[in-house]
Amino acid sequence: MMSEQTKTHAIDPHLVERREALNIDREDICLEVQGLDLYYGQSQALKQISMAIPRNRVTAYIGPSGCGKSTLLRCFNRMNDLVDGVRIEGSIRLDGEDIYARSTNVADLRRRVGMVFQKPNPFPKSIYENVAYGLRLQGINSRRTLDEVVEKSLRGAALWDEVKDRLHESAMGLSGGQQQRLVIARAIAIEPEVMLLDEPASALDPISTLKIEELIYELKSKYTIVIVTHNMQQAARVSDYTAFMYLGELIEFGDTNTIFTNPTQKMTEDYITGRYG
Ligand SMILES: Nc1ncnc2c1ncn2[C@@H]1O[C@H](COP(=O)(O)OP(=O)(O)OP(=O)(O)O)[C@@H](O)[C@H]1O
Repeated sequence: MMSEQTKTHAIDPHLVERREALNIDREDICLEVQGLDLYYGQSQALKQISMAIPRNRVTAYIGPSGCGKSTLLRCFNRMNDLVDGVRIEGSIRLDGEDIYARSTNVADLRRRVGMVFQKPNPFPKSIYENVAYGLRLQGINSRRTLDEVVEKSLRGAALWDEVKDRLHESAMGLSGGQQQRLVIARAIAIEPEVMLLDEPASALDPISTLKIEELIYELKSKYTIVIVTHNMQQAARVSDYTAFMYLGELIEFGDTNTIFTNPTQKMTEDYITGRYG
């Protein structure tokens, strides 16, 4: 996987450029990607990605289908480790620590970096047990602790008022939008630092989508949020920073306003003005 050479190489000048372009201090960087290449077998899906993701902000990835957005997102909690034939070179640091180092405990990493997928995936259990799940896995079974965390997490996911009287009913009876907020509550319950959202609203109706977008806005005070979206208006509405990818490369990264109103790359401009994609 990660060679000794890539672990120790000097800071990529592009990374410095990009970090400076964002005008953020080192301590405000949550995730730092450096010279990242990813191959599925012979096919290269990510090419020399370098960028710094700011803490407690929303960073969105946009770009045409197949450009590598989800692949990159899955690198942040090493979900790609589960795919056969994947090879990754380069580095990703979370709070300065290389997440691909041999010493990294992947279960711990996934507790620190939670993930929500496109399709809501509640467990076939009660609403309460869905939220309590991660804590029970950690051996926490105190009713009082669980009650507190379940309520706090459901409030944090803006779902409490809708479900407080049916906590012990099946989560499968919730609407799609409620299920997605439940999945977010399940992620919040284990207090991650980072939340990865892979097209979290694309399977939802407009009202549920709006609720998820409002929620993302509130969550960023506590978490670093990285979102993949096909929906450019959504990226413009919810994110502070936007990264545009094309054919496995990071074409442009900057504050969302600049990317959408005054991009430096013609490809970015063509994409956001709907000329391709
Ligand atoms: N498990 C896999 N095995 C082999 N190739 C894959 C795998 N997952 C993705 N790819 C390939 O990697 C490339 C990037 O795919 P990825 O899903 O990351 O793109 P994306 O930008 O998220 O696309 P979309 O917007 O359609 O979800 C594509 O060419 C895709 O076919």
